Amino acid sequence: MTRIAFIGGGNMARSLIGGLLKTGAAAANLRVAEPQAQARESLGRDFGVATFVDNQLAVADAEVLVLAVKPQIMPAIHAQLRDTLQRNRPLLISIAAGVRIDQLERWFGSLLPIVRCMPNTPALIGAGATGLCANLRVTPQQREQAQHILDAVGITRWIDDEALMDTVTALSGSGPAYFFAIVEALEDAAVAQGMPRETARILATQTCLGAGRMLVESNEAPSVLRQRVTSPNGTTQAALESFSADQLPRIVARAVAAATRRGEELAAALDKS
Ligand SMILES: NC(=O)C1=CN([C@@H]2O[C@H](COP(=O)(O)OP(=O)(O)OC[C@H]3O[C@@H](n4cnc5c(N)ncnc54)[C@H](O)[C@@H]3O)[C@@H](O)[C@H]2O)C=CC1
Ligand SMILES: O=C(O)[C@@H]1CCC=N1
Repeated sequence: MTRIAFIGGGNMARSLIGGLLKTGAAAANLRVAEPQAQARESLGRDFGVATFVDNQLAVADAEVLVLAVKPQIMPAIHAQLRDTLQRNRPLLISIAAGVRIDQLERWFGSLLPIVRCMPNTPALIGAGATGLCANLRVTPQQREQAQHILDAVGITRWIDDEALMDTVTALSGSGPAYFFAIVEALEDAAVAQGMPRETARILATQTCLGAGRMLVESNEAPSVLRQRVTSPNGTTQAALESFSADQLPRIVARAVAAATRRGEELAAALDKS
């Protein structure tokens, strides 16, 4: 059984730990370093994993190290961990948005096998989507280890060109928030027409679930599913023409470009720090 240490025990680490335990990992093989006492207590209580204040203690004998802290925290932790990692050379998995493999190599050691990945919050319910990208030091067995960890919380796809990892972040990493924003907007639109909020929310939410399940389960293209809802001259056509007049694809493309740029900016800011 692989010994895995997490640096940072927040939302994403909790999702990954929950998924790993559900798919058969032993709690005894998982360690978490987390500075907040309340978060440590709930990790111990909910998952039975060992928790640490000291990052170095948590990683001491880890075969895999998952960096699950905010990008801005990276410079603070590499000084603490560099020596241990240079000595033990575990597989380093980073889920931090924007942070590039060359930065991780510079901070933690150029000889380390590193996988940069980008999961998303539906990982919490086993419905995550993760893109992964490896450096050349990652062995086939380590690739499998990384994929196994992320497969525990949803689907995975390897990304060969690291430049596309910021696109992954802008698409599926941030993506759940886009769908939540659309459900909020649908709910508000129905409320504006006089519908009680609770009814509007449940109808919008179930519609999101139904559409999502059809996308996943029908194996049909989104355009085909869309056309099937759209009766000629019917209500859907009226709404879609309104979307089109407001240039929905352009609005979405601009939002995805903004998220991609922010990923690049997060990394560039770390180059300066
Ligand atoms: N929230 C999301 O939807 C996604 C987040 N990510 C990435 O995952 C990473 C973590 O994000 P979240 O889990 O959402 O954040 P979070 O804030 O819930 O968790 C980060 C944890 O790191 C801990 N921490 C702070 N300083 C530390 C230190 N010096 N050593 C060890 N732990 C420390 C914090 O106390 C906190 O519990 C980020 O880099 C983010 O870009 C990736 C995919 C999706
Ligand atoms: O908003 C963020 O920066 C993180 C990365 C992807 C989702 N949440």
